[in-house]
Amino acid sequence: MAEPVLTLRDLAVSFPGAAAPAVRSVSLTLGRERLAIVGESGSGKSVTARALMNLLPPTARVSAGEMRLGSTDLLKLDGRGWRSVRGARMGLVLQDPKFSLNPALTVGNQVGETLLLHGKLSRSERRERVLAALGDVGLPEPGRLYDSHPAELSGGMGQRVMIAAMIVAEPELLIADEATSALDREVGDQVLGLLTRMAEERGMALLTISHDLAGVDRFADRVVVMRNGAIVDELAASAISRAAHPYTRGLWEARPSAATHGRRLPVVAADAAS
Ligand SMILES: Nc1ncnc2c1ncn2[C@@H]1O[C@H](COP(=O)(O)OP(=O)(O)OP(=O)(O)O)[C@@H](O)[C@H]1O
Repeated sequence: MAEPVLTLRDLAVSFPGAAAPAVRSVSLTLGRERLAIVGESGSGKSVTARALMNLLPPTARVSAGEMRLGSTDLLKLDGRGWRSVRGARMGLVLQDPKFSLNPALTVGNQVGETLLLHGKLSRSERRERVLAALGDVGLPEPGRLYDSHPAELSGGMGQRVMIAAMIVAEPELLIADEATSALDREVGDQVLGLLTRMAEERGMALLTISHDLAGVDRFADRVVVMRNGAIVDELAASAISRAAHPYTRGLWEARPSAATHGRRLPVVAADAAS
C-alpha cells in the first residue's frame, strides 16, 4: 500500500480551565483521497485541523502518538521546520477570506508569498506560477487581478484567491475548514467543486471540515464524525443518508435544509447518541 499522506494517532488537545479536553484520542489516516470531518459545533473539528498545522495557541496542551505528513515526523519539527511544511506541503483554507487575506498585500504578492518563502524561483517565474494558479481556480483576468487588493474582491473571489495561495506551491494535503460557510450556496458549491477538482488533478489529499452533511458526498469520499472531541463514527460519504450509528443518523436527520444553509448544526439530543 502507498504511504499515507497523513497519519495521525491519538491526538489529544486540552485548554487550561476547560472542564473536558477539546480533542481526545483522535486517529486519522489519509491517502490521496477526500475526507470530511463533520460534527456539531464545539466537537473538536477545527482544533484537530489547527493541531495538524501546529497553529493552536500556545496555551493549548497538545499530545499525539504519531503525526506524519508522508514520511515527515511533524512531532519533531521546530519553528523553522513548520515554516517549511506549512503552505508548501500542507495548506489551510479558512472560512472567511476577509480574515485570511492580508488587506495590505496585492493579490499577486499574497499568492506568491509561499513561493517566496519556500522556493528558489526568480521573480518572473514566481509571477508565472501565481498567474497560472489564479487561472486554475477560475479567476478571470489573472493579469489584472495580480495587482489588485483584497478589498476589491467579492467573497467568492477572495476565497478563490485564498485557494490559489494554498495550491500554488502544490501541497500534498489541503485542509478546508468551513471554507465555504461564509459564501452563498451557489458560490460555496463552486468553491467545493474547485477544491475537489484541484485534489483530483494534482493528486492532493483533501481534508474538509464541514457541518454540511447534506452535500458531503459531493466533496468527500469518506466521512469521520466527531462528538465531544472524539471520533464516534466513520463511513463512506455515499452511505451518510443510511448511517447505522444512531448519532450520525441524528446528525443526518437534523441536517440544515437549503433554507437554513450556513447555520450551525443544532445540538443533537443526548439520547440520540450511543
Ligand atoms: N483557543 C481556545 N481556547 C480555549 N478553548 C478553545 C479554543 N479553541 C477551541 N476551544 C474549545 O475547544 C472545543 C472544540 O472547538 P472546535 O473549534 O474544534 O469545534 P468545532 O467542532 O470546530 O466547532 P465549529 O463547528 O463551531 O467550528 C470547544 O469547546 C471550544 O470552545
